[in-house]
Parts: sequence; C-alpha cells; structure tokens
Amino acid sequence: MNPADVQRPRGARATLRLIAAAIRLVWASGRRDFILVIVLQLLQAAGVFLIILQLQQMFSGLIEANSGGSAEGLAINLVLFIAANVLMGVASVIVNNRRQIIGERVTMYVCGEILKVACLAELDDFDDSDFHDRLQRSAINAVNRPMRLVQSMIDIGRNVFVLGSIWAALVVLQPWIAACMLLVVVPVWIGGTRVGEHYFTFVLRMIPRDRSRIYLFQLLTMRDPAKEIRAFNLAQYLATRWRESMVERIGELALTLRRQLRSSLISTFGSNLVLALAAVGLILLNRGGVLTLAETAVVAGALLLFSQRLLAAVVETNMFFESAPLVSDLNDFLALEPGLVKHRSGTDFKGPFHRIEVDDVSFQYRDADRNALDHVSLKINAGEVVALVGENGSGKTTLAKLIAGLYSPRQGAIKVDGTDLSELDLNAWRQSVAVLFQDFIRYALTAVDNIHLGSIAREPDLADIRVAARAAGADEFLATLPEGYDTILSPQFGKGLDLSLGQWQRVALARAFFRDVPLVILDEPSASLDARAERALFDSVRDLYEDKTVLLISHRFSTVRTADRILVLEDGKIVEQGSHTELMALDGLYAELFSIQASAFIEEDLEESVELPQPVDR
Ligand SMILES: Nc1ncnc2c1ncn2[C@@H]1O[C@H](COP(=O)(O)OP(=O)(O)OP(=O)(O)O)[C@@H](O)[C@H]1O
Repeated sequence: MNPADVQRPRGARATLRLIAAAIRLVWASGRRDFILVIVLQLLQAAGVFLIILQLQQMFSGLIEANSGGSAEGLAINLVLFIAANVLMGVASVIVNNRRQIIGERVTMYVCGEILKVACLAELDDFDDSDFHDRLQRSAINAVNRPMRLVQSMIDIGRNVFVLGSIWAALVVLQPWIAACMLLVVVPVWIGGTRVGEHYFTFVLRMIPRDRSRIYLFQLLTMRDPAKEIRAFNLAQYLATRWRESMVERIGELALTLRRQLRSSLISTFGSNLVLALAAVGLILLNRGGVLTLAETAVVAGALLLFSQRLLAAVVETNMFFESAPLVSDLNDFLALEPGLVKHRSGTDFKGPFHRIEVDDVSFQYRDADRNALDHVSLKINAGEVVALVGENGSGKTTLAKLIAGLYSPRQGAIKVDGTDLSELDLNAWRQSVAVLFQDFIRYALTAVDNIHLGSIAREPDLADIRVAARAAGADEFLATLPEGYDTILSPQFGKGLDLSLGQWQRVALARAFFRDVPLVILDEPSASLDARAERALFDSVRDLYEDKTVLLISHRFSTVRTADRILVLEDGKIVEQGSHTELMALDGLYAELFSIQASAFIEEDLEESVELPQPVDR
C-alpha cells in the first residue's frame, strides 16, 4: 500500500471519534486511575473557579475596608482562597503521579493487542512489506504514542476544565469578555490538526526507510550476524549506511518541524489576537464605567491565567493531534484481528489421517512473477516416507510449507482424508504436524526449553526430553553441559554457552522428535550433521517414525534413497517419481543429480586410491 493511500482522519467528527477511541483505550487498560484523574481534574477546575471569585471578593472587601467599611468577610475569603489553592496543589500532585502508570498500562494493553494480531497473522502476511510497515508503525507508535496521547489528553483535560472554570468565572464577572474568549478555540483547533497532519505524513513517509535502518542497526548489534560482519569487515560500511539514513530522517524531520512551527505560530498568533482584543475591550469597559477597578483587576488576572492555560493547552493539543492519527492508524491495524480469527475457524482436526492428497496445486509468493509450484499433484499415504529432491529453488520447501498448512494454495487443493485444508481449523491441523526447517530457530533458552518447545502441551519431563535428545544424538553432549539440560544455549544470558551448528541441528531434531504427531516434515535435517550422525539418523528414522508419515527434503542422495518414494521437483513441477532404483533406471534428472554427487566421492576416492562406495539399494 502506498503511504498516500492511508486514510488520514480529517474533520471534527473524525477527531471526536479519535478522542472516543483514545478514551476507550484508556478505559480498557485500567479505568480506576482514569476515573480518579478525571475527578481530581474536576476538583482542580473547581479550585480555580473558587480562587478567581474569592480574589474578586477579597479585592472588593479590601477596597471597602480601606474606605472605612467592614472587614468581616475578608478572613473567610482568605481561608477559602488558601483552601482552594491547597486543593489544587494536592490534586495536581496526585494527577502527575498517576498519569505515568496510566500511560504504562495503555502501552501494555496496546502492545498486547498488537501481539494478538501479529500472532494471528499468517506466513503470507509476513511476506507482505505493507503488513510489515503497518506492524512496525503500530509497534513503534504503541510504545509511546498511546502514552503520549493519554498524557496529552490528561493535560488537555486539566487545561480545558481549568479554562472552562476561568471562563465560567468570566461569565459571572463580565459575559461579553467571556463570549469573546470562545473565539480563541478556533485557531487552537485548526493549528493543532495541521500540526498532527504534518507529523502523520512524516511518519507514513519514513516507515519503510525506518524499517531498513532498524534492520541495519540490528545487524550491527545482534550476536548472530556479528561474526560474518567482522569476517567481511562490514561494520564501518553498514554503520555509514545507517548514519546516512539517520541524517536523511533528521532532514525530513526538520522539514516537518518547520511546517509544524508555521502552523503553531499561526494558531498562537490567532489566539493571542483574540486575547488582545479582549484586553482592549476590558479597558474600554472600565473607562466607560461598566466595570469597577476591582472587577477590572480580577478580570485582567483571569485573562492572564486564561492565556497561560491556553498556551499550555496549545502545546498539549498539538501533541494530541500528533498522536491521534497514529492511534487511528493503530486502531485500523488492530481491526485486522476479526478477519484473521475468522480465517482460523474451521472443522476441528483430531488425526490421525490415512491420506494426504495434493491436487493440482499451484502457488505463487506475493509479488513473485512466477509460480513456485506449478500444477503439482501427489498422494501420500499414512506411514510412508516420501522424499523430495531437486535443485535449489525448485519448490521443495514451498510444497512442504503448503502441506504443513503454513501457506494456502492459490489454485488447487490440499486434502486430508478428502477434506480440503481450507475447511479445517488450521491450528488443529498444524498440531498434527512437526516441521524441522532448514533455518530452525536457535532459542537462547535452556536445553530443556529448546526441546520442550516442540510440544508445549506435554509436560517438560526430563526423562521424556532425554528420550527425544537421545534419538537425535543430542543427549551425550547436553548431559555434560555445566548445568546439564538447564544450561542456557547462548552466551548472551547468564552462564549460557553456544553449541556447534551440528549440535544445534541435533537439538532441533530432538525438538521435532519430542512432538509426537502423525506427520513429520524434515527439511534438510542432516545438512550440518557429521557422517556418523547422519548415518545414525537415517538408520533410525524408520524406527523413530514407525507409525508416522515422513516427508523428507534433502540434497544428500545417500539419505533419500531409503525413502518409499522419491519425488523430483524442477521449476515447481514434479518431473519424476519412484524408488531410487526406478529413478536410476529412468536415467533422468534424478540419475543425473545422483551421478554428479557420487562423482565427487569417486574423484576423491580415486585420488586416495580407496575402493569406491557403491550405492546399495534398499
Ligand atoms: N517468501 C518468499 N517470497 C518470495 N519468493 C520465495 C519465498 N520463498 C521462496 N521463494 C521462491 O520460491 C521458489 C521456491 O523456493 P523453495 O524454498 O521452495 O525452493 P527449494 O526447492 O526448497 O530450494 P532449496 O533447495 O534452495 O532449499 C524460489 O524461486 C524462491 O526464490
């Protein structure tokens, strides 16, 4: 989506809707403190009202006493004046104290809502750069925008209440001046919305570049990329690219701030013009004998107070209008949730199954110009070990992801015992599948966690964990770690330490083994294993998965030859299928790829004058 296509909230009605949305946000995050703050602000406003009226009473009393009249009321007025001041001070301290926690609660609530959407989003959404822009925008803004919005709302609330009470006091003292003051709201409102719009446009424009810059920052600060960046001497180069992007952002921000400044100045000039007119009116009313000296002094004081509060209100209003469109954007993002939930509902799947059928499936990744899978059809019977082979980019992992229910076919269907996956509850189906990806996650958690995450529905019983680890050949080294299975597998935390890549692969395998499910997908499970471990793995695959269906992806032909069936993919199509013997006899792509790989061994062996290992048919 183009940033220009994003709806910017415009007009008074849209703004009121935003205010309502912001209040709902605070209300949902924790209403007690919010109510307390509102009540205290009303008390503050009442305090100001009292102070102004008491001032007028005190001045009138003083003038009367000075001209020989009674001074009886003065003491009461003084007490009321002090009481109102104390009330305001206490209320202000409590409000400042509570607004911090309200802000944090709102942040927690909003981040929780964003996570809900992010957790519901599909893999396909994560291939969408627009989704990332929106997610990032929401995530960045969620950290401080709702908090700022709430704080500016609290401050605006306080200022509006106080301005309202000063205005009410002015109505009592001099209705004409009070009426004139109403005009002040117009420039404040217009200026505030402009300021907000400028900022929102800036954020929209910058987010894609911000994301790239954040990525560069992560590259330079995360542990995983650290070794390659040092080995290739990329640190300075990437840091310079980060700096250039930052300089560009600051330039854009400066431009935005200039535009904001113009709008703010126009708004401040407009409101002060109204105040100046009111001051002139006040002098004329005094000169014309309509107002006494005491009344004039109090109204002038009230006007001064009014202008101070107004200045604060302008700052807060600008901040509110700056945050409000971003909160509206956030609301739009959160509104994706119901659609995603609907996508998840479907017939429950309890498993096991008898057959998986891939029926004329084609699939194209977002923004790709060609199919990753092209009219693929195959059947996998329960209990079969099916291998997928083919050159890089031929579509093996894509097919596995579709069967695992991580992507939906653009055309055709994947059926489990005759039911289309799209009609099944995808979560329930995924519960029945264990996938070990090529690029598995290396969780910086304990060894127990790393294996237990394979099936969180099971208790993390150490005996069971070790059974899975033993099957993957990981028990031997995990048990000897300084804190055994409780060792954190990353030096980033506590006394944690790292494993070798092959050891990590065994841990990931153990995670897949721990997941006791009917369909197991192993994508290059032995890529980092040594020859002995690989041999042990494939010798044990059949025992481990005796009653399970296994989809095995591998470039190592020695490992796939034991499969019941081998499917050969080329450019997203299945071009050959059969057993190893059948495919060798066919003398097609499989035989060619097998020979290329075997010839490497043959050449090595010839050099070493050792007898060639001949492939043995199962
Ligand atoms: N998320 C993605 N977005 C766009 N294109 C993708 C994405 N993932 C894969 N592709 C493309 O889809 C095609 C098939 O990729 P796939 O990962 O299925 O190949 P593969 O056979 O598993 O390759 P390899 O042997 O290298 O693992 C490739 O052309 C790849 O560039």
